[in-house]
Amino acid sequence: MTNTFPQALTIAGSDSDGSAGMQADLHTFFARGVYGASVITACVAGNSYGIHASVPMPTDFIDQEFADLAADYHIRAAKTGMLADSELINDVVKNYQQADFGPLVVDPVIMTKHGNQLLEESAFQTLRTQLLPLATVLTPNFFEVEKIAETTIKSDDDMVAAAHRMQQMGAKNIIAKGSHALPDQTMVRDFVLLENGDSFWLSQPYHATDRVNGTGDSLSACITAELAKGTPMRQAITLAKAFVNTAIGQPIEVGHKFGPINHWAAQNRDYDDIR
Ligand SMILES: Nc1ncnc2c1ncn2[C@@H]1O[C@H](COP(=O)(O)OP(=O)(O)OP(=O)(O)O)[C@@H](O)[C@H]1O
Ligand SMILES: Cc1ncc(COP(=O)(O)O)c(N)n1
Repeated sequence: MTNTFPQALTIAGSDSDGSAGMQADLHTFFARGVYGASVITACVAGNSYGIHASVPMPTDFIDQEFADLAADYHIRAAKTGMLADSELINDVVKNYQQADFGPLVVDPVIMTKHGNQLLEESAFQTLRTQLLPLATVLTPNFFEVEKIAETTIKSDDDMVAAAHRMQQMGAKNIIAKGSHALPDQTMVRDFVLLENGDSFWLSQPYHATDRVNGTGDSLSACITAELAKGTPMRQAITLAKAFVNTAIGQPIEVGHKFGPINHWAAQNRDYDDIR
């Protein structure tokens, strides 16, 4: 009875304050009852005030991380986060294609919500042409939807059109995340387009808090964890949105400024109401 416990993989950058990146992914995997493995792509130094330094990992080291996991663990779903530059994206694409790590959730991390660039501008086309077509699920935030679909989002119809455009580029299921910086906002809404053409809007209450570091990481990690357990796609996505909302809604006092969300708040909750 080896290797039967659900195992998920995050391919991402380490964020030293633990609020985002690989650390947020691993908090989420743990909270959803899934074992978490990690391929570290870059190291970021920062705290709740911002990011202050960043170093990419050598690709031969990344190759070794993939090889060691493939030789031993049974990874049932994987996600990508920060990939820093074109060389790293190409290396991760090569390794993922050689491995058998199940569905891939791509969080196209380009810039943090506080304006720190985590992907070199020159790497954007590589992300779009090499990584995006491998995405079982693509989870762009509002800014990334506009950038990837090369459009300006001013209405729900614009968002729907952008999601279809990203599906035409090769991503199978899309969660196009709506804005949460609108005046007098009461709800947050994301548009979901599934592989079979079904689509729907996911809505949850807006929480007025600065403690939202790692929300996108945690959303994509929660989907990955659920897919690793065999949860159907629509349910995995709906549950992940509820998970993140619970974690934002009950903040913990960590750091002075833009703090982390509370992964414990949603730990192992069944969310039977949304199934
Ligand atoms: N203040 C908030 N209240 C409620 N939900 C929120 C809030 N902020 C973000 N969310 C939700 O969190 C999820 C992640 O979206 P977000 O746009 O923050 O991703 P992101 O920018 O990729 O995140 P990050 O880069 O910080 O990890 C979305 O479903 C979004 O609606
Ligand atoms: C290594 C890493 N990956 C992703 C993020 C997302 O950042 P934010 O939550 O601030 O948008 C981050 N801060 N660090």
